Amino acid sequence: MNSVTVRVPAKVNLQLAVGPLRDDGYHDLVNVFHAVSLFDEVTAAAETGMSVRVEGESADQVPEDDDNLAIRAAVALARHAGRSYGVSLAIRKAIPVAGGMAGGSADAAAALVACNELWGLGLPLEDLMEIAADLGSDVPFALLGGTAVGTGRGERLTPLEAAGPFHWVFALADGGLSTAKVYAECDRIRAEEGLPVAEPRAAGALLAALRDGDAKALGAELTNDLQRAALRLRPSLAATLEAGRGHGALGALVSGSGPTCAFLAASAAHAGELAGALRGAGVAREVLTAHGPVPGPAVV
Ligand SMILES: C[C@](O)(CO)[C@H](O)COP(=O)(O)OP(=O)(O)OC[C@H]1O[C@@H](n2ccc(N)nc2=O)[C@H](O)[C@@H]1O
Ligand SMILES: Nc1ncnc2c1ncn2[C@@H]1O[C@H](COP(=O)(O)OP(=O)(O)OP(=O)(O)O)[C@@H](O)[C@H]1O
Repeated sequence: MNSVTVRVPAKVNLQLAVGPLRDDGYHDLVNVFHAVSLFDEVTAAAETGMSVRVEGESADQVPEDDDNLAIRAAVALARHAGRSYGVSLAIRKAIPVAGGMAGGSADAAAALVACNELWGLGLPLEDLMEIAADLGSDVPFALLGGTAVGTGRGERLTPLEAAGPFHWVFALADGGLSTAKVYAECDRIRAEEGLPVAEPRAAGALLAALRDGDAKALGAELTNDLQRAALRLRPSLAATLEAGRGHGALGALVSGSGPTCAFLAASAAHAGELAGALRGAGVAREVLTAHGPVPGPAVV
């Protein structure tokens, strides 16, 4: 086999409950992940060394060296296999970069699946999951897809029953937000308030809405503990969220660490209308529609 192409979806967080800061610099979470139909594509081709090329959405903001998460994934997989494999990776990006939709994590997951195939390793998902958790908190979910709740750093996953499809609108912002800075801002806000930080818990009503495919109930239950921090770092997002609510979104929130804003619509037609209204309001760099849940990485 000379090359393998894998298509991998973005995520939105339906509930992101953030516990107190841990000694290792991470936070315990209850993180309800939901994979949506915005896809990056990663092609792995046989080569002696390791290299990566990136094209598409904001490709100029993605490193084309050993810092690229997809290359780090390939290196980690080769090390796990105990061999000095090479690969040339070509990434076609559609997921916004540093947008809170786990684009880098998706590329890392796709690289694990593609190289496992290209190198004929035949490693089971559970081995790839272990490598994924070392690469980043969002990478295990990017291997799984669908809808799942993550605990610990977000890397310990339990798949959830979700009826769907749910119809989404995403408002992309100019420039990204650093995940670490958003978590740090969340800690700063909490320190200023001086209130005790509760252990995160899954919202029963949200899980029920997912199981029932009830978009209206789901819209009312969407929460993100990082949202206030993202809004402090990017105040213009308040107007974006307000515009979506004003145009009838069932729910509106910042996706993960932002700055992408996510809006839940009642149907595919409603999502189209909402997207048109948000474009007209001029509150986003670009507006996209998508549905979820969708399966995880797939060889195409
Ligand atoms: C915001 C989310 O995207 C929601 O799914 C994730 O929690 C972030 O996942 P990620 O981008 O894979 O993050 P990582 O690469 O693991 O960590 C980046 C930084 O985010 C912060 N971080 C991340 C995950 C977590 N549970 N607690 C944290 O405090 C830490 O400062 C860490 O140094
Ligand atoms: N393959 C990659 N694709 C995108 N960004 C990458 C990649 N490799 C490294 N990066 C770097 O990682 C940073 C975070 O990018 P990413 O798109 O994963 O952010 P994000 O969607 O906010 O992440 P998350 O939702 O997991 O917090 C960017 O600054 C980018 O330069």
